[in-house]
Amino acid sequence: MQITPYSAPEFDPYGDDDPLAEGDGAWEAPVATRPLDATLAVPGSKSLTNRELVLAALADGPGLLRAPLVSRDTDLMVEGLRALGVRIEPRPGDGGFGDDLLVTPPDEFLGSTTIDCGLAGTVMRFLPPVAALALGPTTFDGDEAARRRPMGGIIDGLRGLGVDLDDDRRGGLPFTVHGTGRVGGGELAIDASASSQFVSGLLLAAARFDDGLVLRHTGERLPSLPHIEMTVAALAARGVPVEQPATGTWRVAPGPIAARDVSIEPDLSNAAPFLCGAVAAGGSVTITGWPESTTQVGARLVDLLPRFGATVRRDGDRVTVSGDGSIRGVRLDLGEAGELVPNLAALAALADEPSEFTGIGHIRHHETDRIAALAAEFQGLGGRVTELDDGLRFEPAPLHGGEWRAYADHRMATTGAIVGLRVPGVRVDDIGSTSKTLPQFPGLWARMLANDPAPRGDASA
Ligand SMILES: O=C(O)C1=C[C@@H](OP(=O)(O)O)[C@@H](O)[C@H](O)C1
Ligand SMILES: C=C(OP(=O)(O)O)C(=O)O
Repeated sequence: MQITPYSAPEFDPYGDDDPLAEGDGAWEAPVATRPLDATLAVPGSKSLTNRELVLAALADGPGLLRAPLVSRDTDLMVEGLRALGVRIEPRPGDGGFGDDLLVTPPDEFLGSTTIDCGLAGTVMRFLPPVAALALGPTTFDGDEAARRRPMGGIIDGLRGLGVDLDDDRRGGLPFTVHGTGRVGGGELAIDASASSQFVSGLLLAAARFDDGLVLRHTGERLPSLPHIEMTVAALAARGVPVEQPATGTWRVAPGPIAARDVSIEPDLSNAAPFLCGAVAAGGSVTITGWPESTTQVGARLVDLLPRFGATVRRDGDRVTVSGDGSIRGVRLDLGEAGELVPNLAALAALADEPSEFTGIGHIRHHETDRIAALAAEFQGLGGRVTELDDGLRFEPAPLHGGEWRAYADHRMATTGAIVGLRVPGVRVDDIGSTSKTLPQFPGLWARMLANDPAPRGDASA
């Protein structure tokens, strides 16, 4: 079998001469000196790309991913699947976002390998069930910060399905899955209150288990429901119905996962910093390629941003957010949209009125403890932001410049950038952390501030 070496296709919509196309290290956040007036396209969704990579690898034939995201999280998923014997080859794409990917499932998955999860929740939660289907042991590890992320739902869940695992650190990375080539499946109860990805990871592979899966969530809260709905929809599109006989229970019958060609939607959560930028700085930002209907939680920005006082206009596949620089306070339960909290927190901290976010205890388990990190970084700039057990409280206070730590968290980095639009002297310590899901962030941010038109090759602009 011929394996074509994978090299990350470059997404460089602005040509070779853009000095800020990718970022590394410390970064002075630029201030908006006039209202924004920008039209931008963002690359593919991380959550959709990594789900479709896994499903394509488990499918009954080769399939193409069009306009997938190319970033650290998706590179890690590609490499992880390759380590298990999946063939993944670039094919010329026409979307202006780099290559498409042709995914050819192996006759049988091969273990006896190691998988680096980096800091990617989708890799550490979606690949162990696939490794359980492989023949031989697969060891999973990742960044230091990844070792702090909860894995109980996957580790205990796979054990509950009869899979043999070693986890010396009891409940987290690193651990080894001793795959035997098959998983019995059947009934399973897990507590997924720490992450919806436990449910998604098990459901994605469930149709390949001998008896399928009846999965029941036992915890009190289940975060990020739209991400589970995304998993259910992705399976349905491949001929795998997921029944939900009761709230918090999913049933998947054993059977084939259909190969298909799939187009990846732009990442609407990665549109958030730009759209929040229009609210923070004033002016307008338009994102092109907005899907008509989607399971992405980022679509909720259309309803969330008006709560802060913004105007949102939708015209075909373009969404425009406008602001006049004033920001209203909000009270929001963001339990379903934890991914959006850091960027929305920038608006709440810059608002003229108090705000409160609740229902987000689980984001303490994201790339970093985002509740603690946001409170600490806003306090460092003079903000009056305090931690709640499951949320954040914001009191109006003038912010000043200073260092903004990203904690290796892409969304912390972009949050610092939003604040910096209004507050001179904000220095993000590690803008390179945006490579987790949006390596082009500094270049796109510069383009937004230059009020330049949409990228070349974006016919819709
Ligand atoms: O399944 C997914 O693609 C994701 C699920 C959510 O995780 P949690 O349920 O851990 O919040 C979300 O925050 C993360 O960014 C992506
Ligand atoms: C929580 C996030 O990522 P992950 O997929 O690593 O959980 C995120 O992108 O906000």
